[in-house]
Amino acid sequence: MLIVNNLVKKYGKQNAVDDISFELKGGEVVGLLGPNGAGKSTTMKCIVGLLRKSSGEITIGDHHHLSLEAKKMFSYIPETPYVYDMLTVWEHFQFVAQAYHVEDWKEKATELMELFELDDKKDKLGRDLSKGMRQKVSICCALIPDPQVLFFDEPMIGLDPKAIKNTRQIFRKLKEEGKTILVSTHLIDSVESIADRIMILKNGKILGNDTISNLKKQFVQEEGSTLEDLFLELTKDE
Ligand SMILES: Nc1ncnc2c1ncn2[C@@H]1O[C@H](COP(=O)(O)OP(=O)(O)OP(=O)(O)O)[C@@H](O)[C@H]1O
Repeated sequence: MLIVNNLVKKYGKQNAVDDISFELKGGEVVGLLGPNGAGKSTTMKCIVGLLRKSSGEITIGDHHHLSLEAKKMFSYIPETPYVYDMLTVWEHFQFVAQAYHVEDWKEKATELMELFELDDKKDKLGRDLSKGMRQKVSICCALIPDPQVLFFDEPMIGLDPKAIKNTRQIFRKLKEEGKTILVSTHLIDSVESIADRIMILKNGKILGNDTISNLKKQFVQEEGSTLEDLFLELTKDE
């Protein structure tokens, strides 16, 4: 569903993403973990076309990642949620539904608003929303077109505990529906229960890419070790 081959992104002389290759099969949920500055956001932005890659090939569902066909297949939830100042919450949903030609969107938008406790914010303007509310609107907007592939960049940051729980619940539901999800996060335990596989990135390179149990077998010797132990082992400075 997603193929990334030899992706390089340079900022000046620095390789923020340094020749990485990976695949996501249809229906896979993959966690992208890494310390600050590892290159997680840059990788995602190159995939969704917000940053121009320096080299490499990316396809989404067999389409070039910048093609309209590919763009129709995915949603991207950025780390910093962007909302339109002068649109209300409801108008955001309407706008997304029109842009993606979604017909029966009102019921879905209503359900999502209830789930994220945005019902009383329906008529509030984007400019008057808090950071967490913007994040919730951004997640709802991404779900309205019912995309096959979802890219979440640090989705839990800025959310309150209830919204974190709801987002986890949404991940589980999306997984059951067979969606393909790449989620970058610092909150290691937030992906542990849902990720089929994790990729650990450091200095723009993939240090590990496997199921959590295989990676633990490979890199951590002690019984009962956690994903956090694995993360710390793989990303420790030599
Ligand atoms: N616009 C930019 N110009 C120059 N360097 C950049 C730019 N954006 C990111 N970088 C650098 O690229 C590297 C990767 O950054 P990136 O934001 O992708 O990391 P990240 O893993 O998402 O980090 P975090 O977990 O802190 O969000 C870092 O060294 C960062 O300083």
